[in-house]
Amino acid sequence: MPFRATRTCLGKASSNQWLSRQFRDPYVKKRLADPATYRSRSAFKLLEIESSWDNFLTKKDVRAVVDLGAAPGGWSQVVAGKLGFRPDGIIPPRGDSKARYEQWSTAPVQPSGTKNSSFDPLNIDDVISAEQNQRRSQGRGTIIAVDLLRMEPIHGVHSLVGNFLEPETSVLIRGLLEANGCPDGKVDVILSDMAANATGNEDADVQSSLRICEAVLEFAKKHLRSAQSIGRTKGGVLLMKYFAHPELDKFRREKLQPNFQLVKNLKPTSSRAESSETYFMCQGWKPSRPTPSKNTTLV
Ligand SMILES: C[S@@+](CC[C@H](N)C(=O)[O-])C[C@H]1O[C@@H](n2cnc3c(N)ncnc32)[C@H](O)[C@@H]1O
Repeated sequence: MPFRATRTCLGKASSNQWLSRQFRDPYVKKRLADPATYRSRSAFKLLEIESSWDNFLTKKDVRAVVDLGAAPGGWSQVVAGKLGFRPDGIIPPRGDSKARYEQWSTAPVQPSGTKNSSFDPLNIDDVISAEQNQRRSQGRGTIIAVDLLRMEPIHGVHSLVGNFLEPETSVLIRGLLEANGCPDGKVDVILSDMAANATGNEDADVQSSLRICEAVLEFAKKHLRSAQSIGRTKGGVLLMKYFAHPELDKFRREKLQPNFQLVKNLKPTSSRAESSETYFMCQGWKPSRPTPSKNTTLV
């Protein structure tokens, strides 16, 4: 549903300032002009980055994408569109309050006991098989969206509610990949727009950003398809948000650069100038080998 400011949610000077900034913002205007298109202003950042960086989502060989920190879903909508899923055909999630794992598609809900997916970790009965999903969808490939917050469904996107920093979430993502056409658990693109809530304490905020970036890189080590296996030097893409700080520059030099053909720091024009958010654009995954320790005997 499009956002509409009402008198009841306004009133304070700070709200007025926020609203005035919102209404001057060309990307907010763009989104409100066609609210059915994108759920968030962030969608324009991904569109801008994608078109400037080799159209990395549009390549024919892109078969699997993971979107971390996906809610409310603007980036996932962009990815679904690039992979050819139509924006229609959404069915609402079923009202099971215990569910942390949800998967939606245009398929009708299966009656209990007739499901044929092998992956149903929380025993929810609206899971459909990858084969059914593939047959009914208009798009190609597998898209997994992960967030602490529940997201309204998006056609073609499998949505997982969980804290990415908890190891069990990576296990659930792997299970979803395996059950949905990626038996090797590998993906072509990893997106991370995750950010912890700013505390105002720079040290704490930098440490949170670093922790997220390190966790995403660990995930990439296990799940990102290499440029060599894809057969393109720019294949195997990681796009990840971070908060500008020398600690994060060090992370880029020591952890990202050895593992990718190309690593750039990006500040899309659609990202607010006053925000310190920046993105690492990393292309061409070439996992570095760990350097042998002095005690290791080479044979
Ligand atoms: C800027 S928003 C993402 C906007 C999204 N890209 C879009 O286009 O709609 C950042 C998201 O990261 C999520 N997030 C932050 N830390 C997380 C974590 N540890 N695990 C999962 N999601 C997280 C937040 O809940 C929030 O929804």
